[in-house]
Amino acid sequence: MEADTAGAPPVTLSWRHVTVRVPQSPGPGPGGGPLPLPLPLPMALRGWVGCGGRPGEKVLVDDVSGSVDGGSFLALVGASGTGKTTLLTAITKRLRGSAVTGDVLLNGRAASAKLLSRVCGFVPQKDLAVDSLTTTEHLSFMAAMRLDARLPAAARSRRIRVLLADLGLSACADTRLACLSGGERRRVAIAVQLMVSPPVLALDEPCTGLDAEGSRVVLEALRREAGRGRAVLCTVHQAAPDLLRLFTDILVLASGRVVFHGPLQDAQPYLTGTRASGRADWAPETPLNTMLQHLCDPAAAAQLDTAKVCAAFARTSYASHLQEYPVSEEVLGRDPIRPPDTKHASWLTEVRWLLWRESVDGRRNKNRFFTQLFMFLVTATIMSFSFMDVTLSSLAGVQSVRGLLYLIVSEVVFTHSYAVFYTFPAGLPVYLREVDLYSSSAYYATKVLATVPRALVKPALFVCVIQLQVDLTAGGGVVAFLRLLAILFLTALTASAYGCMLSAQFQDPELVVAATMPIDFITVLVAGIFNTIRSLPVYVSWARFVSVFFYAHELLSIEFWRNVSRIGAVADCPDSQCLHDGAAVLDDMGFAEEHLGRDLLCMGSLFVGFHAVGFLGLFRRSRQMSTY
Ligand SMILES: Nc1ncnc2c1ncn2[C@@H]1O[C@H](COP(=O)(O)OP(=O)(O)OP(=O)(O)O)[C@@H](O)[C@H]1O
Repeated sequence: MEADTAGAPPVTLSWRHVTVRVPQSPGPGPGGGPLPLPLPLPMALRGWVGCGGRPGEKVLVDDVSGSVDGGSFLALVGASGTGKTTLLTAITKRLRGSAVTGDVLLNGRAASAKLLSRVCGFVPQKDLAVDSLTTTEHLSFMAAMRLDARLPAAARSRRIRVLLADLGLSACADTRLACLSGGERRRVAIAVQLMVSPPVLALDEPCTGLDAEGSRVVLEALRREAGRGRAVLCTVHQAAPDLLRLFTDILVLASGRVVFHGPLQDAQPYLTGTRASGRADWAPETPLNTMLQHLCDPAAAAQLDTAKVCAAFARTSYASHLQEYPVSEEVLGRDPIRPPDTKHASWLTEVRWLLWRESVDGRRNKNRFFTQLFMFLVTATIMSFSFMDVTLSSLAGVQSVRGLLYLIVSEVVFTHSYAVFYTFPAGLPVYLREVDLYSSSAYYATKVLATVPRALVKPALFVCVIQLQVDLTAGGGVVAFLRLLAILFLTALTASAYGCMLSAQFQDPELVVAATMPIDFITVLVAGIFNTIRSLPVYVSWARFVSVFFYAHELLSIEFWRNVSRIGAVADCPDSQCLHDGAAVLDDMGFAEEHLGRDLLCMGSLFVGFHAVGFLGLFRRSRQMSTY
């Protein structure tokens, strides 16, 4: 790939006095442990009801300053849990939900989170993507979202091919992400970031889970990127000596503080000379790698007198340089770093690409859909056989048809609402990772549009199977059947909207199910099957106005019973209790034919209202949660 930072102003990313604090719950035990709960509440609910203990404060990164220039390759090294990831996400302004203080500067000027998101590529430790896509499909999606919308499709494809070749991924261009090796996946994630030629590239543990060869390929690729003028920085847990040599600079952290930050070749003499490693017995020629291994060992790191060692570093010329250099004339004299002048894809293009990805994923996982459909049709078959001998010549027959109509409604509502309960919790990690790539509304709209084919196909097949045994139109013919289908289509869409609304509020699908139980209970209760609507007490009956079950049940009942002009001779009932026609049945249930328009309007309003609340839930989440 050509040196694509050529011509761009030289870049220096610096951070000064960065401190990260998080609220902390004291552990269990005397003096502040969580309240013992009598009930086994899920963890997320414990947090909600405030049973997690009183919050204190924990300092994860403590007054850290540093910098990395274009052309440099900086390693952030330290024991596990020492704050490397926290520091990396804080200085790239991707950390949310924590109190971060201190400055982040680009060429000596304060850098906003928005600017950093445009000019600093970030590769998180955990790869998250739609795994059923191939490497090329994934990169094509990313190119459509990240590259200038004015770039012709051919130029986009060329850019993808160059990236694949440059990162040694050409051989797996058509391999699904799920089948790639760990190293290949890391390189795909790097390719996504390099696509827009960011002047700064930050990576969290790019070698995690890779063998020595895999790590070498990844780190060599990153070193090449630094050679092209980018400022590259990455956290490294442990690197073999030959890999460590690929870095130009190093920042050693212990307990969230700086043990050393400077050129790689100065690290060995500094650490042995000042005994900053905490070991007095090391000879001057002790290899850097041995010392780093010691410092990265959690047990040894715990023994380190961090306060002393870090205070000693703060007095060095390295530390003074880190304070002065970012605001020196040399750095301030450079041109400011500006976001690239790219035209973002339009909202419709975002939706089109998101739908494309959704459909590719759907096609590759079609077994899931067909299994669900098969189960649904089995239910329809059992239902149709159970009601096949029903005739409207007795009270029992009337009761059976009422039961059948209600069962159809509940099956459609439950199936379509439960089908999307996992939609948002399952998609949330990828969505949060991509939150800057497309708008929340485009993402939400895609998820809604994806429910449409299911809402059309499933109820249609369902009632077709039942219709083979029981006439659901009461002799109304084709038109009545199409009206019935339309009602069920609207019901399925509104039930999906209800499911989306709940699904978008919670991160944990268990909580979605827990929340739906009381809501389903009350909305089923007021649907007019267990009680006549008129007999419901006022403090419960209001719930029917937000009940999909109620509207769908009334609509379906109206459609069926209004075609019944006469119910067969009823010898077994006193005249006052007889139901002579469909209108009498509707009246008996508390339904009325003139409610048809109102019910359709209310169901449409519920569809809109549920989705509005669902979208707000998703939007809130995208603003509150860290996106790395
Ligand atoms: N939101 C949080 N609340 C409380 N503690 C946190 C939070 N985030 C991180 N920590 C703690 O802060 C410390 C630093 O975490 P961090 O992920 O930065 O470490 P790390 O050096 O990157 O570790 P590793 O090498 O294992 O990835 C850890 O002890 C972690 O448990």
